[in-house]
Amino acid sequence: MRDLVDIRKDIDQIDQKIVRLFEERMQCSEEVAEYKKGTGKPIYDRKREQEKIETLTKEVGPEFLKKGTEELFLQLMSIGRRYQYSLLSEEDSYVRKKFKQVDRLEINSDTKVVYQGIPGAYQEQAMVQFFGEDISHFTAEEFKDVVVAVDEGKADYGILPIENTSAGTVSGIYDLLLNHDVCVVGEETVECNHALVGIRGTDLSKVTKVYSHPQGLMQCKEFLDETKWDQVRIRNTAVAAKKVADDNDCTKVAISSERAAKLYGLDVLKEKVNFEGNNCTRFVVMSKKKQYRKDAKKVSISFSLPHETGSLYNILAHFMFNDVSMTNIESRPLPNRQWEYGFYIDVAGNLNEPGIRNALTGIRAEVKDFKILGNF
Ligand SMILES: O=C(O)C(=O)C[C@]1(C(=O)O)C=C[C@@H](O)C=C1
Repeated sequence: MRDLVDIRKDIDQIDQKIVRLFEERMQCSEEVAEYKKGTGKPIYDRKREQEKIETLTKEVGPEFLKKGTEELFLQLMSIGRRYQYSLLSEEDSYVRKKFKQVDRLEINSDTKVVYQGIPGAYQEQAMVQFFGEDISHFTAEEFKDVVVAVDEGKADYGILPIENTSAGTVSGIYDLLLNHDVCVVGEETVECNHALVGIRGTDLSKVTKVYSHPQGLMQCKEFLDETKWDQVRIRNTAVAAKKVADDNDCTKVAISSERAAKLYGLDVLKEKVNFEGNNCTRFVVMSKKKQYRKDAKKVSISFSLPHETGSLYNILAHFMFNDVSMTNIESRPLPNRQWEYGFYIDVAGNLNEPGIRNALTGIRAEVKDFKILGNF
């Protein structure tokens, strides 16, 4: 058996050769970038990459090494691509063309904000936290109406709930952001301490129905599972409180904020019925203007990919190589597109950073339906 020291000497020599060859290969990549810049040919050439993997793996015998060769060359080509993007991206900066950097968001006495629901809704709380008590605003019936009002210029900003610490992503919101010409410019977290509320004199043993938004019902599941009440889904927690007040019926209760209870003259029958102690909802603030604050810290993007081995890995590598850290990822199957998936990703950073721009340029060139949802 050879001594480990000897074997390692061989490995070191081989590695040095690999590094020199790698440098040579990257020089070729640089030339390819020049060529592609001149001809407008896209950097990513999927067919060429597939052919290369096929040719190279054919020359290798054992299955394990075949797989290894494939992995190694996929990586090499992906590094080559990212190098090319970094050489070309500033001149072709999609971000620079699409988004404007601002010192701060324009908020003044003419500014109009829209949120879904009625006074007492958590959305209203988010609005007050972000814009202050005196902001001029109006309400909309559905989440969709909020986005449409912003898209059509009827409001300067709109507020939408996006995720909750105990119930997860609020369904449908990402799709609304994707399908309208709006951009996320801010976010606000609201602590949602749900209370069980009802009219004065409500006896819990006589209650038959509880009203709330589906998220409210979900966030209080543990408490509600102990009861036999019908759980009625309603548009908004504040709408639920108002309904119970309007019906003036002591067999009905609602899950809402204490603030809504107070507003509609209801009693708090039980405080904090949510099962997670720290129940928070994150809201996004969107505007029609494609803008980002120069101190914004989170970039949100979306795109779609086919369900193929390595397709997501390939895309996430753009973040890794540009030292961009990912903070959130959501995926869902795309309607009417079998085996294709939509992804929503948040990363830490600002659109004015070269690493972020490089990563986004590369991703944009290699996915379908790319959209920067915002930087906030
Ligand atoms: O041949 C090209 O067009 C290249 O850009 C080089 C290269 C590679 O590294 O081999 C990189 C990116 C393409 O997707 C295909 C191949």
